[in-house]
Amino acid sequence: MARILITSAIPYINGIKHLGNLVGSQLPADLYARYMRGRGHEVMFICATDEHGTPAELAAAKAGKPVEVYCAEMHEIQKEIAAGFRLSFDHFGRSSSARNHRLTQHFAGQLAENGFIEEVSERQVFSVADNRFLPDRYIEGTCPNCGYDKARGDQCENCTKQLDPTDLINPRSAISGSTDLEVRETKHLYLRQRALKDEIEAWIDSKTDWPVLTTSIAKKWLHDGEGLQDRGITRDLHWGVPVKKGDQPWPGMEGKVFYVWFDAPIEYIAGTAEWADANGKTEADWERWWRTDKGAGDVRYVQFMGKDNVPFHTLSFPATIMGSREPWKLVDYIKSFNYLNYDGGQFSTSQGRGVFMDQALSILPADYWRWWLLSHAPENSDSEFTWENFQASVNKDLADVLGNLVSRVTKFCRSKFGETVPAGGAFGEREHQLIAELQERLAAYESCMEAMEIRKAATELRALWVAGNEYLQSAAPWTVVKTDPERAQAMIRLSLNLIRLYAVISRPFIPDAAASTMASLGCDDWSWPTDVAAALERLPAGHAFTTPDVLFRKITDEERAEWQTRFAGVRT
Ligand SMILES: Nc1ncnc2c1ncn2[C@@H]1O[C@H](COP(=O)(O)OP(=O)(O)OP(=O)(O)O)[C@@H](O)[C@H]1O
Ligand SMILES: [Zn+2]
Repeated sequence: MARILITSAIPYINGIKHLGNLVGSQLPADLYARYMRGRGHEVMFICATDEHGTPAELAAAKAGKPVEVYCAEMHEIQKEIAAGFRLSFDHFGRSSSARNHRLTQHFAGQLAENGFIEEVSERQVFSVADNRFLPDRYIEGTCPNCGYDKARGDQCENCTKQLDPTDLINPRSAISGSTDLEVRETKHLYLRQRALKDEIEAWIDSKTDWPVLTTSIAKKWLHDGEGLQDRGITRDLHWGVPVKKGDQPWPGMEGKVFYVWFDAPIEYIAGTAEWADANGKTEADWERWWRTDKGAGDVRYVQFMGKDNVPFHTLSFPATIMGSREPWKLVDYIKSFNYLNYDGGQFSTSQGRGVFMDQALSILPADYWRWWLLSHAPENSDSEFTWENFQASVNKDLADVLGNLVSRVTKFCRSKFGETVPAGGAFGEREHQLIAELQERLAAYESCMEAMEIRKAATELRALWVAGNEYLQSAAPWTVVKTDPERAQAMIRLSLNLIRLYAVISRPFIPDAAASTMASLGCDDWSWPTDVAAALERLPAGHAFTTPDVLFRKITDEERAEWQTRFAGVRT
């Protein structure tokens, strides 16, 4: 039994996530976690909400709530929606937790002690009325280039010109509108990534099995332009982890917080500690996942994320871990994703474009979405969600292939032999051929799952379903029963067992359908069908079942057209 630590990029707190976010991080991580548990491995699967930073403060202000209250509420909302999609986190933590505060301060202290922190003085715009320094994008004014009067301090979104806050004409605070702005001196901490560059590069070069998408992004940041740069890890904000050196004050850094990208990945560790706290476990129980001096030596750590998160996970977070000079676990494999687009454009949280997780669940159960998203995951290139493709894939794969098989077999059995596994006959040539084919296809499915080749795994799973359908079609027990009922009984006995086998192997993709199928079969044995022949005798003659309801229904053309219209606009 192996030990596998899995983390998904942690979703930002400022709203409900869209289907692109889901398929680019949490959902494939869940698929992998479920598969590994199904194979009997010990899994720790951690996710959390990413709560700090100015966008959270502004979202809270817009909602008219204190930021702590807003984050706590939004965390609960995200947690509930994640449960709706059956994301099987061992813990869904919060980057604002006390655990993460302490760990983030601890890492900063270690980095300082080891000479990897530099204190830098900068000049930055201060709003007297707001009593705070303003990040570039929270300074507004008139664009010197086009005259647009809502240009931001980093860029004019009207003419796209890159700006400095001091370029703006009549600058004002985007928070209060005040024009009482001053340029003040402020001090910040920088993580000396350049000093760790060789170490990071050697480590990345040792990862020869990583997806090209992951290593190409890492290498680009290591080599392009002036190469890897030091990175500011503090901000002049109120909402965040206060800057401290371990548990000691940091002279000159009073009132400042760590930058959200410094504390967010540390939450993977803190989230595991939160898991321990929430479940009455000890320090040793979570440290055995993270400290190679405390039992994590045999852990395999896999991260899942969209491509924009790759630089932080291949460079900055490893720099934090390496620079601590403590034996924390580094990631072993980073599975990264391209983008899922929506119906001819991009998904966008800020513009409210696309289908959001809560909306998706309001029209169809989780399994329908899970199947489509995973079987179309943007692995080697961007992919696109269209309602036509969604309808076609659900109707064909789930309703016509899998659902239909389950329904035909159970209904036929009920009408001819009653709701128990029939006893007659023996398997013949046709059944042995099927078993051999399934054994081979199962091996292909397993190797795709192990390699996290998600689309290919979905293709293999579908092929396993199709093999069963083709068997049933050619064996035709409904004809055979008229002349040789014993033979028909053997076919149906095998088919009922095949349904159980499908429930087990399909569970990582469609957990609800798998569970309801298993319940109908009156069985609770989820053991992996390593030996297909043996697995197909698991439900013995005489075993009672109940005929299940429709497993997957078809999406009608009218529904598709209605959803297409309903979700074409902008979410407000
Ligand atoms: N369209 C997309 N397709 C696939 N993955 C995506 C997409 N957009 C974001 N992601 C990934 O989703 C995860 C969670 O993202 P996060 O909550 O930080 O939102 P984000 O990256 O700001 O995206 P957005 O602004 O669209 O919400 C990240 O790993 C990110 O890379
Ligand atoms: Zn402009």
